Amino acid sequence: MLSMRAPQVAYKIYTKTGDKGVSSLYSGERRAKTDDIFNALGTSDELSSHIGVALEYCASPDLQELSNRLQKIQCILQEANSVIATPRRHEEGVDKKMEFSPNYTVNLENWIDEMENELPKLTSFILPSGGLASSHLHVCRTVCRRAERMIVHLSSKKECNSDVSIFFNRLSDFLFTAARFACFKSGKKEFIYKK
Ligand SMILES: Nc1ncnc2c1ncn2[C@@H]1O[C@H](COP(=O)(O)OP(=O)(O)OP(=O)(O)O)[C@@H](O)[C@H]1O
Repeated sequence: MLSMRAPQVAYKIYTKTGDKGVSSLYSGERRAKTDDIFNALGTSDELSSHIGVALEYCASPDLQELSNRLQKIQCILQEANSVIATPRRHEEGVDKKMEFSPNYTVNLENWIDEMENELPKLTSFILPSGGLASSHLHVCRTVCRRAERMIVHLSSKKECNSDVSIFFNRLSDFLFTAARFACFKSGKKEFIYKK
């Protein structure tokens, strides 16, 4: 039993129920682990894990607020996962907490604007670079975009709330800006594209 459900009682991590390549959605429905929903869930989980690594590189006092925001994003990803694991057509009978607030996206936009106010204007293409914190935030950005592609696919099949795909779209912009911010605050240099 991994991150999807908080344990209520003592439990074993290996229930063995997934050994045949099938697992449970939040709605209780069982599907093959190759299903698009598990691909999206696994990618969102991978993103949160990369954010965990990035956090280790963001330990300086100048990056404290960014760290707090990244931790909040890890919690929001848990909520997004619950929504992804509840395909829309199975929502009847599932409690209201499956809704995903568009305010999470508005918060990201405010955080992006705040960081951009402190950053030098972008005049060329930058390459993933700028120190460990920055480079790893670029890794987070690219994994986020992969998750977004999978969630957009679910939305196009009406299996996922579009507020979730919009959040992932904005999250990649946040992570791009956060990477530049971490580089700037760490006194590092971002490499720019040269022909
Ligand atoms: N390979 C996977 N990739 C993405 N999501 C998964 C994967 N396997 C399971 N999940 C999701 O994560 C939840 C928790 O994972 P868990 O490992 O407990 O599932 P399982 O493989 O079905 O069970 P067990 O490991 O006990 O046999 C599952 O209920 C399912 O929603």
